[in-house]
Parts: sequence; C-alpha cells; structure tokens
Amino acid sequence: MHETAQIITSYGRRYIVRTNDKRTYEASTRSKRSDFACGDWVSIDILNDEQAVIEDVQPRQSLLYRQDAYKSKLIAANVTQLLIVVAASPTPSEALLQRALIAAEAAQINAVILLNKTDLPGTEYWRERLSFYTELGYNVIELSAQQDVRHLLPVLWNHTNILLGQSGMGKSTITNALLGDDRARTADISTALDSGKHTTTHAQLYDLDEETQLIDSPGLQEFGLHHLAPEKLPCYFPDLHPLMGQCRFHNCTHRAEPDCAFKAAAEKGEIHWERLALLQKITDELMQ
Ligand SMILES: Nc1nc2c(ncn2[C@@H]2O[C@H](COP(=O)(O)OP(=O)(O)OP(=O)(O)O)[C@@H](O)[C@H]2O)c(=O)[nH]1
Ligand SMILES: [Zn+2]
Repeated sequence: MHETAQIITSYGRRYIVRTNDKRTYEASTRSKRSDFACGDWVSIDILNDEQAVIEDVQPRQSLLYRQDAYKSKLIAANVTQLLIVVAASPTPSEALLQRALIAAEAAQINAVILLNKTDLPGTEYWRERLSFYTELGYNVIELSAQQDVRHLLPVLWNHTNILLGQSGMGKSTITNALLGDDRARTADISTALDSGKHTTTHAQLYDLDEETQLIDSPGLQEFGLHHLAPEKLPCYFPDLHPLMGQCRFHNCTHRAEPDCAFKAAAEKGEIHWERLALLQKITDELMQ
C-alpha cells in the first residue's frame, strides 16, 4: 500500500517516517539510496504495522547541507526557518555563524540568531558582536534555556524550524524546554535505534503544535556551501547584495579591478572591509 509520509529522523540509511495521521514506520530505501533528509516528504510502500520502504522523495521547499572533511551531507529538508544557536561558552565560532547565514540566504530560509545562556558572564561580549547582525537585518533573540524559552514560541510559530550550532550551545536544552514531556516519548525511539547513545547524533523532527515543527540537530563543525555558485555569493550577503552589477567589469572579483563598487563602498565606510574579506575567502574556498 502506498502513502505519503514525512521523515522525522534518519540513521544512515534507516529512517523513521510519519504519516499524516501520525502512524510511524521504520523505513529503508531501495537500491541503497541515502539522499533523503529529515523533513523530507516521501512516498512509502507500507510492508506491515512497523515497516515501510521509501520509494521516492517529493520536491523540496528547501535543503540544508553540512560539510565534513570529505563531502557535503544533507542536514534537513523543507525547513522554513533556521535558528542559529550561539552562547558565551563553549567559545562560539563566528565563522560558523557567518556561513550559516549564507546557507540560509541561499536556501531562501528565514534566519534567526539565538544568543543562549544569557545567565553566563561572558554574554556581554557576544551581545556586542551580534549587534552587527542586527544591523544587517537579522533577528537576534536572547534567552537562557535553563530559565525560560516561552518568548521563542511566537517566533517559531507556523514554521518548520531547525536549531543549528556547535556542540554544547544548548540546542537540546532549548528543544526539551519547548517540548516539555513530549520529548521523553519521542526520544525513546531514537535511543533504541541509535544503539543506546544519549547525545544528539541525528536530526530529529518534533511537532510543537499543528502548525509548528522543530528539528533538533547534532552539533555542527561546518556548513556545506559547496553547492553554491561563487559568482552568486554576494546575493547571500544582505549588505553586499545591493552593490551587485555596479562594478565596471561584470565579472569583477572585487580585488584589483578599477572602479569596483564593493571597494568604493568599503572606502566610504558604507560596508565593512571584513565583509569583503569574508566574501573573498568563501569565494576562494568554492573555487578550489
Ligand atoms: N548556564 C547555562 N547553561 C546552559 C543553558 N542552556 C544549556 N546549558 C548547558 O549547556 C550544556 C550543553 O547543552 P546541550 O543542550 O546538550 O547542547 P547541544 O547544543 O544540544 O549540544 P550537542 O547535542 O552536542 O550538539 C548542558 O550542560 C546544558 O545544561 C543556559 O541557558 N544557561
Ligand atoms: Zn567589484
């Protein structure tokens, strides 16, 4: 029997899928396909009360990648809002934050920055640093997940949200606080399939309410940006985007060329030199 279902978690080539009427199945794929992600809508062939086979994936609204030493892997599909979690401790990587914002822009996903652990003394430094991202137009929300997360609910509402960030930033603590008791129930399935490990090792989708979903994901070292075209990169920088097409040369690399609008803007203080440097650094990475 064929049906439509959503992947709510994945373990290598094994998945848990959930139908619209909330039945869950352990699902495998045909011919060792593994290009499915948490959040994907798939057509399944139901084998029995517990098992199904994934036949195909429906067109995705969005797709996010992570990068390890070897290649890009899928993080999640059909996400509409990315919540990037940073906290004063352990020391966050601003490079990861910058890349997450680029990945979100490229995937046309709304990005929100969560500054967690505001109870920690080192928070002030990050509050200052993040004010730049507020200037760029991003919503920066402060919270202490151990104290209260309720003010997040209106921000998350009506989105498929994903929490992303380095290990230890508090993603699972935020998820737990938002879910309350539901978490324990769903976590049982994952721990069973995940050979008893207790840390977040795979993206896992939860319902917050009928309209709102939340994906908790494992700690991330690097974002996958290799699917992006280097010449389109400035589109994903809200501050650089308006300058596109204004250089004398249409293929300007914004380095040594004369009449470069990007360099002119930096000289006038309209954009930060660091942003131009970041654009060039990521361009170089993508050209490798
Ligand atoms: N002081 C303080 N500690 C927090 C807060 N939120 C989370 N923590 C602590 O930070 C540590 C890491 O939290 P987790 O929720 O496991 O972090 P994570 O981002 O899910 O980590 P991974 O699953 O490894 O990616 C835990 O010891 C939490 O108790 C907070 O608001 N304040
Ligand atoms: Zn230029």
